[in-house]
Amino acid sequence: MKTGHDVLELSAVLPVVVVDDAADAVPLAKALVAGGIRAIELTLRTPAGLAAIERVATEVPDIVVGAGTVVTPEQARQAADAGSAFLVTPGCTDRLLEAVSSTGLPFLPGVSTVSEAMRAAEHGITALKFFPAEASGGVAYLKALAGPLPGLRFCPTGGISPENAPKYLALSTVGCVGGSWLTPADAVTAGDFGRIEQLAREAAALR
Ligand SMILES: O=C(O)C(=O)C[C@H](O)[C@H](O)COP(=O)(O)O
Repeated sequence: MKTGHDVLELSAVLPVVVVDDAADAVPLAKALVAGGIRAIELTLRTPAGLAAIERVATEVPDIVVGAGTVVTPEQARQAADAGSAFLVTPGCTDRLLEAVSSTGLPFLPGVSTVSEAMRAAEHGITALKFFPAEASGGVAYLKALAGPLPGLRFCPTGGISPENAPKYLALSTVGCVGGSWLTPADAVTAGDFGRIEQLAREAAALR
């Protein structure tokens, strides 16, 4: 993988995952693989995030692991050192863009406005996360963006569900969608990886 466009092609659905215990990440990633999902975005929302990335990167070779919720330059460097194959940020500042770029990893910076998308494009970044997708205008907003900015492609995330995902995936400007619905917190806490495998199987069949 070289650029964010390669990240968009990994999987129709990119699971956005929060773990409180890094040990849960390995069986969780294996359940996703068993359900047909080959990419995972492990967020840095919890202190377990970095260790979870490290463990999945070494113990689950069948899945491509990236870091999500990268909001500081230091996190970008730590996520790269932990073995992330890509980085995802909820928004982008100049400092953060510079830090994620300097890791050499492919990345998807988050945008939610026309000007943010144009600013990213000025930096040559044309694969973006659209966040928070539903709250920012959803499918209609993305369709409207494609008029003036036809060269951009997106991973809409935030409020995506099995019900609305097909509408996003039908857009030519959408490479994949992101969402947390495949790995519900109660299933992770209960160690119900069978349920996660089933949710992954249904998500993998969405496109
Ligand atoms: O943590 C980040 O970096 C984010 O940008 C937020 C997540 O992508 C969304 O919270 C996922 O959205 P849901 O699928 O609606 O739960």
